[in-house]
Amino acid sequence: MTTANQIASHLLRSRIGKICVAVTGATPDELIEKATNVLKETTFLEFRLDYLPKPMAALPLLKEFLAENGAATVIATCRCKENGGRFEGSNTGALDVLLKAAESGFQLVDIELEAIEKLPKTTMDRLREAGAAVIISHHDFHGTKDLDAVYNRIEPFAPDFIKVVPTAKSLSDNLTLMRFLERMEDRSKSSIVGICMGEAGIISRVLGLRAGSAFTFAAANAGEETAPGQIAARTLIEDYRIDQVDAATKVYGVAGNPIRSSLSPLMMNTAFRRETVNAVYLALQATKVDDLFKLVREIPIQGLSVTMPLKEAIMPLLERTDPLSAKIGAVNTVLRAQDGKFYGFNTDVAGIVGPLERRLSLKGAKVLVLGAGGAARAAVFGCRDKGAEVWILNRTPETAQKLARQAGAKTIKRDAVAKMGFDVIINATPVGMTGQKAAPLLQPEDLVARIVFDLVYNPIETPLLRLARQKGLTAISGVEMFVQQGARQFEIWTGKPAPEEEMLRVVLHALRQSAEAAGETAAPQTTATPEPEAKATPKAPAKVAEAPAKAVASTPAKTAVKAPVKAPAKTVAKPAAKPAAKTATKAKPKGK
Ligand SMILES: O=C1C[C@@](O)(C(=O)O)C[C@@H](O)[C@@H]1O
Repeated sequence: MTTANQIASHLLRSRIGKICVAVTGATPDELIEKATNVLKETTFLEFRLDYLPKPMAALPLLKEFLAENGAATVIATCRCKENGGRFEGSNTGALDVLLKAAESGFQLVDIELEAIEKLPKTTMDRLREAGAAVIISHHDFHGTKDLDAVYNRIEPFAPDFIKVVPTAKSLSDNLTLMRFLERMEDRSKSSIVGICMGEAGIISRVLGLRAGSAFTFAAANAGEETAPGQIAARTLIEDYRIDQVDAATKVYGVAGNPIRSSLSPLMMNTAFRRETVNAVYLALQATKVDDLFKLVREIPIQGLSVTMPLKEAIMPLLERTDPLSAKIGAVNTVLRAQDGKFYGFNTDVAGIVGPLERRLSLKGAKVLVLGAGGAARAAVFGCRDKGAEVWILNRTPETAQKLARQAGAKTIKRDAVAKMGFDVIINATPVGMTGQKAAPLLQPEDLVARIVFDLVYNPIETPLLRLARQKGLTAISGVEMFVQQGARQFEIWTGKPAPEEEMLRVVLHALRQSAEAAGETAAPQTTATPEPEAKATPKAPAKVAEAPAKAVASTPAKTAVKAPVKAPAKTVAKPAAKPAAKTATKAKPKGK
């Protein structure tokens, strides 16, 4: 590299940000329009020229755009089909586009290793002479293999940036990538960029920077991803607070499969931000607990929300669990205590029992639980634990009978429901969930109860809740359970009261937005789900479903719940109370 090149490269490195937003368009105008929007928030972009049908023809227009937007730093990428891109032409054709792009003012060009290996030896010099810094990339769409071998193939070209992008098939693949980044950070003359594609690779998109990646990639908007697992720029910045993730940042996550659509990262990152806890919460796509625990031990991860299909399978890996979780046979919360041991809790129970106890005393109450799966188990054991009489109605009676025996509950047939009458009916089946076609277990005339609690939270107002409201019953949305179980997790991990109002607000907003995007009508504001009132005191329990006036009036206003899960005598009492308080991080996010 010449001295002039070195200076240029140095200047460039000081110009680029931590997040490069990949922008696509089916026409040059669309590309420019999207880029103009992105530029309002960040100045480092990648133009995926290979998404344009005629990239060469678009360059005069893009040159004008670059001249008009001097603050922008833009990578030109024109990846051939054979290398995972969309450019229909040859490697030579793609190179011609990149050369022209460099002459048109793009500060960086991205060329695939497979392409440059096939092109003439003069290619690097030609690109540099055209005025651009060079990124040599390697993408593996199938897995994470020998990254050092990839590095060794790229290094002799001495590019400005070496970019290694494998696919995470497991969570452990992220470790392979991050260890590689850490090793190379000091050793390499080129700057290194590393990301794992795929749903399981999300963690690398946030923690890769901390491991030494020069920057990371993000999508301009949700739905405009240029690679599997890519996260929208705004989400990376606002929810994950990627600019503030440093060595002291504690890592938490939600583990399970599927995990992409979980609202937990949004809700929990919001809580961490609100309470200025230096922590980040990630989606961990995992189907095997061994894979999950390898990551948890090595990152290390301080706490987990556990979801399907891992709630039961995770139990043998935990040092201790509280007795209720043990009875239920499932945990949804893991705390890594200061001694490095893992403790399990089930805050699903608190998420069900808490909202109910705000509206009635469960002692002696008659509760009907629909379903006999994981959520039903939490409902049945939770209500029994509070002294309720519980009946179970399930499509498969055998499962209901088994659960009834274990929990000291009874089973009931559909035709006996209306005659019996209940204080509470809890739906713990997926019926009513967006995309679910199964028929309801109860008919409208069976809804003889004071309170109906639907554990389904998407949509916010399920057909069951609508019916309950029409009948003048108190309706509780699953959103309340979702927020409450998360709030209790937050408290277990940090020892601080959870910002429930804020958590509820972002979850409702996200649900309404996705309902709108799907073209559904959002839940009616007046009767169903008022925004949590801004005037409500922060300590008041967060309300989702407005109960009829009478019921609300008789609801005792409680302050934020302090003791999230009942501490079992000899087991969790110590670790839960102590580490939870101790793990409350004092570190403030950078820049505050
Ligand atoms: O190489 C990369 C990284 C990427 O594949 C990603 O995984 O975000 C997205 C591509 O647009 C970019 O060229």
